[in-house]
Amino acid sequence: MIRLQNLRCTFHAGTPNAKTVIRDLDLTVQAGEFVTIIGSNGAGKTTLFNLISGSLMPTAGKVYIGDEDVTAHPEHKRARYLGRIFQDPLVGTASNMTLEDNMMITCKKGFKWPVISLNRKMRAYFCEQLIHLKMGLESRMKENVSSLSGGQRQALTLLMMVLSRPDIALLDEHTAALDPRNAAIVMDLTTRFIREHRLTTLMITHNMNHAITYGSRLLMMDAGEIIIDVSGEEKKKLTVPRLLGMFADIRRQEFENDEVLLAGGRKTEG
Ligand SMILES: Nc1ncnc2c1ncn2[C@@H]1O[C@H](COP(=O)(O)OP(=O)(O)OP(=O)(O)O)[C@@H](O)[C@H]1O
Repeated sequence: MIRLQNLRCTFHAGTPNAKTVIRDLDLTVQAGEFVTIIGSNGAGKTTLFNLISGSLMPTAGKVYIGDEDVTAHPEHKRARYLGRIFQDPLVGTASNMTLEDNMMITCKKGFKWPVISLNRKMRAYFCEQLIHLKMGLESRMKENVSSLSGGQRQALTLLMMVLSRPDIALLDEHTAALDPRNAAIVMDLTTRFIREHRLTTLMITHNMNHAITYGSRLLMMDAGEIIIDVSGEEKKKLTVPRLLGMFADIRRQEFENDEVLLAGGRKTEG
């Protein structure tokens, strides 16, 4: 479970350039939930992930993982529970190392595996795991990762993430740099891994269809706030036009409320 309480992030706080990008945000994500997150550029989605992963400290508020308050925990300490995948397929793996060495390193993360060296048994296990990717990578375990395509690399990154046995997966537009065919393959793998490993998942995407199709809950962020939070039957009925309509309604209402407020002052005077 992830719980964010009154979370705020202001860059350059206390200076004339102060910019609040996360605004007193409250969010609880239950264990095993798969949440998709959409929102315009600059809405605060990646900043939210940075606050959860600990690569950024909040200006105010708390971050809980399970029942533990991890707000003050540095990123490496939270990495024990978290797996994060970025848009760039080059980020999640070490280019100049072999597939098997990359996989071995990830198994050592958090010391959750009993083995410390790459032995025959581990090679056989990695081979078996790679076969499941259905990309022929099992015959390339001694090649450097730099020889893989973007889609193959992102699939390997996903596999490595689950090998590190996280409770939580943070997926930051992890298919955005792939062509449609590879994006579909990686999304298939993603949903399979989430299901098989019961991962609590947050997935940022700019693909509205993906946000609607995948996951059990959808959040829309705007200007550092969660403005739409839909799950269950309501999410199943969502369509892109309906979602866009909801966004327009919310922002129009707020705009009208502001106008009413401002006009209200003038009216009472008049
Ligand atoms: N280190 C920083 N210093 C100052 N401003 C920052 C910093 N990091 C992010 N921002 C600003 O915070 C806002 C939110 O950025 P963020 O990357 O979280 O948005 P996003 O929703 O992920 O956008 P996108 O969809 O474009 O990736 C943006 O206006 C960005 O310029």
